Amino acid sequence: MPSPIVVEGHWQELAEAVQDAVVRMEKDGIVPRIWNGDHTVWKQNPREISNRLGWLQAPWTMQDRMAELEAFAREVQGSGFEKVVLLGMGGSSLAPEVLSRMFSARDGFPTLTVLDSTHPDAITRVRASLDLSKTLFIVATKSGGTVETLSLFKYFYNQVADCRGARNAGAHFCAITDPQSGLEALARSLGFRKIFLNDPHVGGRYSALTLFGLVPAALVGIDGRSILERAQGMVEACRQSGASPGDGNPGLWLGAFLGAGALQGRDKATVITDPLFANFGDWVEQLIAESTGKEGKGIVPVVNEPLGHPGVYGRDRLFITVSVPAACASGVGSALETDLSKGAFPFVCLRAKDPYDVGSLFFLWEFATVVAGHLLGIHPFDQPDVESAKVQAKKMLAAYRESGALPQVAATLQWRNVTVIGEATGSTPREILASFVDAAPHEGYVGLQAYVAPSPTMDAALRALRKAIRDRTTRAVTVGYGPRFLHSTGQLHKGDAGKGVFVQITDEPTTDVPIPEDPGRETSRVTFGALIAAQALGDREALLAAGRPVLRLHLVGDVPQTLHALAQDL
Ligand SMILES: O=P(O)(O)OC[C@H]1O[C@](O)(CO)[C@@H](O)[C@@H]1O
Repeated sequence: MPSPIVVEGHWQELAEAVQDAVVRMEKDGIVPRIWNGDHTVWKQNPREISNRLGWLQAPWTMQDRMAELEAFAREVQGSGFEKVVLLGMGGSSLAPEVLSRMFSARDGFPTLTVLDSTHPDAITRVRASLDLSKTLFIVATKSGGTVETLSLFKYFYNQVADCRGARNAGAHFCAITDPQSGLEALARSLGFRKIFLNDPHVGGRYSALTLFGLVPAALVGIDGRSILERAQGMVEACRQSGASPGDGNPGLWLGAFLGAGALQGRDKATVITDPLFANFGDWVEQLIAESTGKEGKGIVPVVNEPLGHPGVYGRDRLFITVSVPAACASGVGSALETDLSKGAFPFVCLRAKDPYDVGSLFFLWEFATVVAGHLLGIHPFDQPDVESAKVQAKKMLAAYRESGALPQVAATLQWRNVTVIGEATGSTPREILASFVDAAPHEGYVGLQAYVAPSPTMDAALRALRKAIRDRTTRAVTVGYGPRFLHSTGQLHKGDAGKGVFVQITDEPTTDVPIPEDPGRETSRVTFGALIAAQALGDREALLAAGRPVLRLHLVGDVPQTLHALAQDL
């Protein structure tokens, strides 16, 4: 059976290892065992495995829910909502973001904004853009307890209650969560317009093709049925045991490529996407990083990276391009594509037909990730190291509640508008940054963790700094906005082999926003500014405790300008 997505492999020197991995997995019956829900594919203990395999059936089971989703979308349209704002983190927000960016806004349907930042400037910007009387909020959290999501909910609930009256506020909210979560109870008590209860046997990062992806998609008029149909084609392809290049089980191939590559030291899986799939990389990043980055192992996803000439890439890279047909040869092209095909790097090209193939791609990557997880011998469904940062952030907040201030960390250098914190060599921020990233281990990586408000200007500045560091060091450089990355690459940063070094970028929000203690109550003991600062401090503690080097650059004033200046000087 030909794959619904063309998977072209140029394995180069990995060819034998990939082939061996496929043959070994065939012999061990890995594919049928995955489909039979056999937890021993990964671990002897079924904990968080046997009850995390619902995504394998989702493309079929979700079909039965589509009529309900479409009816809800009509109801929302009919009620005059012009905007939908999704509040959620990680697996609860990344797939809706991919879908809403891929498909252009449909006439007569609301538009979607995803808010997964707790930076006060990001919140006030979104708030200022809304006519609350015409806005519906989706509160999306599997666990029902994620602090960022619940804090955003409490803030916007009070905003709506102020504008529409407490009795009408609930009608502006719907929830997507697991049955019996804290959010379900809260949503019932506040009279939410709708509560969608997802299959609890699906983990957050595997939930794109469940209610978490499909409800927001339906609300903005995306044809979820077509997306599911494409995914079903991939489900069938991933049931096959046989695999030969360009044919057979594409999930097995891609997983073998990622897993065998990592075992051979090519653990920087660089994903290059066509503009059509612009945000797909962010979704893949969470899937790979949170699934594989643990137990001292891991695959480092490198996404949204500016292309460079082959000399800037280390021997630890492999590449995967995701594109529509014409682009595979040219669109993501440039010198890199030519050099990849000349044999410099192992690479796989995934060719989709059109945007609806995103359904196939979601499933393909999910399957490939658990196959790679099997090869690495890790548990692809848990995230044990996310907790350490949460515990530290809670400690910081407890201190804040008690004393009204967060614990201070001593500055190493104060230089114009930059405060440097951390062990440092050099007398300017530029020198310190340069020596810090130069000291990244051979075939290690640099993680830029930006606790600032996302914007296109900030994206461009971070991109410039990222490129400058990569070109200087030939190390892979990843970028994530905080606290969003804590729910994506945060697990890998603390759980992998420890070859990452981390640069925290923090700033001073222009305003601060209080987080209500409870929805409907004005009292507040913590602000969003304190929360994001506590999370940065907490993750710093967790990284240091795990033996990871951390440098903090605290910037005052024009952050993008300072980042550009640092990049230029590097
Ligand atoms: O959907 P929830 O429970 O709010 O979780 C959001 C994200 O946080 C994590 O649980 C931990 O980072 C992710 O796995 C998940 O996608």
